[in-house]
Amino acid sequence: MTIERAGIRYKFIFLCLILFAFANVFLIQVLLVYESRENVKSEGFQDEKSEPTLKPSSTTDFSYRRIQFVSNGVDSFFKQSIFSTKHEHNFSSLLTVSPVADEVNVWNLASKWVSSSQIWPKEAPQLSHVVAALKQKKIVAADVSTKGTQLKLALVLEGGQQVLFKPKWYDRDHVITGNVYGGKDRHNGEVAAFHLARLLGLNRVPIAAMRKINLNTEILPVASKILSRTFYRKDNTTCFYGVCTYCRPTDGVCDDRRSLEGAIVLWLPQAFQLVKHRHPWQRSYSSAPAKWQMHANYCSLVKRSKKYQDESKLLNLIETSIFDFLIDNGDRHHYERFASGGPVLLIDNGKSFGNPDADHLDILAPLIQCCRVPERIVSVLTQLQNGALSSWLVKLMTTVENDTSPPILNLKHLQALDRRLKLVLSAVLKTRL
Ligand SMILES: Nc1ncnc2c1ncn2[C@@H]1O[C@H](COP(=O)(O)OP(=O)(O)OP(=O)(O)O)[C@@H](O)[C@H]1O
Ligand SMILES: [Mn+2]
Repeated sequence: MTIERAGIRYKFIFLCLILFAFANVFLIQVLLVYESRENVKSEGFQDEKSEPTLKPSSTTDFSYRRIQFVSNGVDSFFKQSIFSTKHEHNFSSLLTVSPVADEVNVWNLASKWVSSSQIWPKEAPQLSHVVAALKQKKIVAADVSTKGTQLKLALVLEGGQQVLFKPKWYDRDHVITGNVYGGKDRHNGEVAAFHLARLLGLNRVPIAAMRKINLNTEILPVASKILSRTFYRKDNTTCFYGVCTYCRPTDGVCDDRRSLEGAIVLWLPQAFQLVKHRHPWQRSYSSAPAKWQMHANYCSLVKRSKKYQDESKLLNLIETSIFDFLIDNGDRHHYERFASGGPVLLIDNGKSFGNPDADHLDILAPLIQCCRVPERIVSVLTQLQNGALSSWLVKLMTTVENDTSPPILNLKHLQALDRRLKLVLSAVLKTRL
């Protein structure tokens, strides 16, 4: 009797355990489905129309095989008429430097360049004067920056110009492994991205320059209380950790006992208010895949939303994905446009040039999944093949950044740019077959 009762009890416990396990699996499934639905909902681009059926297929495969990259084949194909360019791009005109009269205020000059469709004009022979001012003008005020999550300073330069200072975290040869959005900002990436944008005619990147700042003589005397409170000394160096989401007393940036290098980014005129939009190809920032990583016809879902009915907006994101793939920026979770309208602005290129050995092909997802590409960028890229991209970029950078040592990008990153250009053209080719 006792043995029989004990048997029943064990059976009951066993049954309960099985039921409990099933309930858990069910609950996890429900949560996963709910989470993936929430991811899409919160992207803020879907409207009332019912979702098309989403089928997984090869356009969620972002491997080299998917791109079908055949280096020699691509070279010859792009010489054929299908890609012959109607316009010859005159990159050497970007090297022209014309003088600025003494009475001209460079800050006013740069501010007048801004319109709802651009941050600077494609031909800007006076650009190097603005860059020089960013590099040299006296710092008259320094504060923490309340924008974004990464450590940066809000500075005011002589003449009342507001700028951001994104400090150096890594030496040039440091390689960021792991997640494409991992690590801290790469200040040199911010500046290199600006010059790459000049080369590609994407005049929607804030003007950025490299600058070495003496924290003790240039920042502390003009620093706000809230900023100076975050300064400390470590091994005879001066450090600070600022105020921001990821700013911690245990995690600051330090000078090299003389100065701290960083990127100075020119602030856009107050009259041009920014509107932030969630990027439809935003990463999930968790182990769960984002919807665009799971569904082949994700692009059709985006196209059906009111926001992207105007195809130029989608083409803008596709062009942005090419730019981001070249610089290895997998962190464009949001994008901004001027409230007055205009194209996608390429603000925040700090998470770039992290790993020269990696090609994160999924950054090209908008191009691969939508199979569309603006002709202008293809014609520019076609003319920058066979090493021309990196050599023009170096010329552009050194014309205005002649005193930057070490160079803004090391050889491996320059080679990565040329390699990734071929991959972009291969992906473009794929959209035309
Ligand atoms: N040059 C600029 N002119 C005007 N506003 C700017 C400029 N640079 C950045 N901003 C504003 O500040 C915000 C934060 O800047 P940024 O994205 O560079 O910082 P972040 O800390 O890297 O942000 P996140 O953590 O979101 O990636 C931008 O979204 C934009 O609204
Ligand atoms: Mn950022």
